[in-house]
Amino acid sequence: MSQQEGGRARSGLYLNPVGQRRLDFQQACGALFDGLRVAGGIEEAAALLDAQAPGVLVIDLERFEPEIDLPALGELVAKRCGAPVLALCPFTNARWLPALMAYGPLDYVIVPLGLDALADELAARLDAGFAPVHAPTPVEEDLAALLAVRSSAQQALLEADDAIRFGERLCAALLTWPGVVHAAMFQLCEGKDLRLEAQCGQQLAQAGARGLDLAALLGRGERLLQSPLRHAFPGLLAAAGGETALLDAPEKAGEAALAEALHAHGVAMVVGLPIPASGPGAPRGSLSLMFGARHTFSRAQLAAFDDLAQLAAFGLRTAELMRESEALLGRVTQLATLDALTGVANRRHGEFLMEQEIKRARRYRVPLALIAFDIDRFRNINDSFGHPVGDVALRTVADTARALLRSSDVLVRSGGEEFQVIAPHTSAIDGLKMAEKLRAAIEATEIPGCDHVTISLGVAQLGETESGDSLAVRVNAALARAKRAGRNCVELAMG
Ligand SMILES: Nc1nc2c(ncn2[C@@H]2O[C@H](COP(=O)(O)OP(=O)(O)OP(=O)(O)O)[C@@H](O)[C@H]2O)c(=O)[nH]1
Repeated sequence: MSQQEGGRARSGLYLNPVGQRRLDFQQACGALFDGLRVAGGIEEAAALLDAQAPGVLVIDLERFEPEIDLPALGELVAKRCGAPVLALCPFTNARWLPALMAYGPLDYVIVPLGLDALADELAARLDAGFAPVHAPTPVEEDLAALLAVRSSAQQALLEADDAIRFGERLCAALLTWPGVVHAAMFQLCEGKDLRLEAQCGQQLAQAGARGLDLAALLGRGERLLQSPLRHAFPGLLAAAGGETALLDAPEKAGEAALAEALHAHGVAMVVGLPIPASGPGAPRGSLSLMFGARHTFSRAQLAAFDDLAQLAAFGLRTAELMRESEALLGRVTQLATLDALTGVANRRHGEFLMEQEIKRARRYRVPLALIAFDIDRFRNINDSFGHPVGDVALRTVADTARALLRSSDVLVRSGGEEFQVIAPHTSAIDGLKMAEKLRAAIEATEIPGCDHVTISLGVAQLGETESGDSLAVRVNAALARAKRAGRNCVELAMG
């Protein structure tokens, strides 16, 4: 490596597009090198690398545009053929690291960092001869740990019918990542804002450390895209910007109170991982991982983070699909059970409910009444005012009746202009009173477009061993008698 043997000069090449940063670096770190060249662009750096193969290449990613030409930068890493490369990576955009690591080994320092601190980091590496901080492939334990996290995260998918339960299981799985002291999941919800969906923390062993509550730390659990910490806290940054955020020292986020609170909870490092959306566009949310100590991650570890974020996306999408299909099922059930014109139970559903109520009445030995009613001379309304007015009359009658009934009563449209009321816990006498109330209310109700309508009603109480069919026959016979008796009246069914 470039800790030079035989007195050979230890030279460096620094790349950054901003002139002032190049100057600053030269001033702060130039003395660490026996010859430091600087380059403002990727092509220039490539030419210098070809010409003189410096001991160390420093790629400072700060102030590169977000749409940075990663393949071209990667080529610079590839050209090094394993010789020291140090990336200075903004904490808000750690996605660049695994992308560059794909071209060859590199070490990294997370910025912003004061110039003195940066010089210290660099000096330590130069002194150590840029010994690799991690092997290019993870050691066995590393791999075993990653596989364990992954497999328990996959188990969380079994709970993916519900976003919150899934989040809780996933966070518990993430907590098994070596060194993680707190894990959380944020989700973008319908109001297009971010919500803390689940969190899980380890009770820290240090004296004075209390359990960490992220909602308290961020000052809220909802509408987190409006949080004053959205530019500083990695979980919020990742959800808002779609980039991995790697805060390897709480102070680097530039929010003193946040840094203090994190330290107070024994947190030395926070990673925010965007949970990708199914298609293009804003992420679905983010994962937040807090570590008790600072780590330098290998390419495999960074790739494992991405993997977990994909898994979270899959779980959240599954939860969303479940929600959608439940809503659809609810809608289908509604269509299958309700009458489209009046919104009351349709005939088939009414028959089903009647059977249920008969069973209940028998089991608990309570009375059950059935009222059947029919709009008088409804044909005339249709003929005189037209079918649409007839429809309005049907809806108005249904609404008026429904408003009078108890919540335990069921209104059924049993035919064209025929309705039934299934009245649990109701005797024949009470059924008669109820029927009379219905009759009077409908007679008094104004029907838009045709003034008023009246109804005729039959009332029957379920006999001890009587079937639903027999009850219906009796109540309809009573209704027919009410029609014969001159309409707009109530008749009680024979026993
Ligand atoms: N507007 C409208 N009319 C309907 C609907 N369903 C049934 N009808 C009408 O309801 C009327 C029922 O007429 P009939 O069975 O002779 O009874 P009626 O005219 O009410 O006479 P009585 O019941 O003997 O008082 C028919 O004209 C049907 O076309 C509907 O959904 N909308």
